[in-house]
Amino acid sequence: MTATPSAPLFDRLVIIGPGLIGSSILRRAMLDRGIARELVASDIDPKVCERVRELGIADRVVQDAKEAVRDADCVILCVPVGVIGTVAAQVAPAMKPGAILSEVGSTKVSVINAVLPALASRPDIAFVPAHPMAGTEYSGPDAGFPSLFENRWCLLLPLENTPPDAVARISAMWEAMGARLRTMTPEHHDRVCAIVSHLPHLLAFTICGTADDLADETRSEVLDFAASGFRDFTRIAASDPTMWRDIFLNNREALLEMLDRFMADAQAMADAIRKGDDTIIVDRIARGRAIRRTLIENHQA
Ligand SMILES: NC(=O)c1ccc[n+]([C@@H]2O[C@H](COP(=O)([O-])OP(=O)(O)OC[C@H]3O[C@@H](n4cnc5c(N)ncnc54)[C@H](O)[C@@H]3O)[C@@H](O)[C@H]2O)c1
Ligand SMILES: O=C(O)C(=O)C[C@]1(C(=O)O)C=C[C@@H](O)C=C1
Repeated sequence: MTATPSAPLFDRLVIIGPGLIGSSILRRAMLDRGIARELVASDIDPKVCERVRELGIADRVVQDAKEAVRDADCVILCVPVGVIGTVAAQVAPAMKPGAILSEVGSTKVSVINAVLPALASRPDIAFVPAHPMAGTEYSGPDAGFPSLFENRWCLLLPLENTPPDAVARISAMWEAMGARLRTMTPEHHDRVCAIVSHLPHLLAFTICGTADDLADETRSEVLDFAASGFRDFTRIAASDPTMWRDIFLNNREALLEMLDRFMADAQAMADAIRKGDDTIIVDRIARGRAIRRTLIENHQA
């Protein structure tokens, strides 16, 4: 007797914005048909729609978002943080009763505040904000890959009125893609991401700019001699300007708080160097090394 395969989690799953994150979801779901019976992709950019068709990573590509979400039981917005509210307002009226709306934005308080008005007249839509803590410095549909979320955290931020069944289905989808789950409040999320993701990117963009200015001023070839330390910064500094502008402006408070703390700590390091206080200097370096070693031991680096 052959086992009957269990029904897919979703009958029709729609990805709006099949860039790095959206196309990684599609690629994984194409390989694991237990996630969705039908995969639909939609993007404001016709070139992206065309490329998704060429790549064959969706069953259907429908450029018009309102048309794309028709009869879907789950819609995931994978667009830049600054337009998630606008796209939610566009698609919510066209979604079927009882459908799930999710998004993968890198900031949460302002994104949730931007989406809620779009759902005010659609209390029958279950909103499940999520954030996979996985990515690369590349963007667009060619950048995605099916294993992107394996062994990576996916943070879930259900609202008080989010139906538990919708949270369970979104959780099952991320688990099927190999992610580990953690639930937290949007405020906590934004502070955590400010320190572990947004500030490091801000520092990387800034240090590359400073080095480049110095090369211009001195007409020297400082960047030619950049060895692996500087190159590690350039990897994340290569990230998409639109995405990171939106993240910085949408997580302004938490990011500025972490930047203030960082500048105070950098000032303390500067003072220690000025005074030749080797205890402080060595302590800071040792803490950095211990953090890296812990990540390596936990297979996170
Ligand atoms: N890149 C990462 O490392 C990463 C990780 C986790 C979460 N995120 C979040 O995921 C989201 C997508 O990031 P990405 O790196 O996949 O971006 P991306 O640039 O690779 O893809 C975004 C896609 O959204 C499309 N788009 C933009 N505006 C649109 C609109 N109004 N309607 C329809 N489509 C629109 C773009 O054309 C593009 O194809 C962002 O909110 C980002 O903050 C990114
Ligand atoms: O690995 C990278 O290049 C990333 O930028 C991924 C990264 C991060 O900072 O860790 C970037 C933004 C996200 O919202 C989540 C993950």
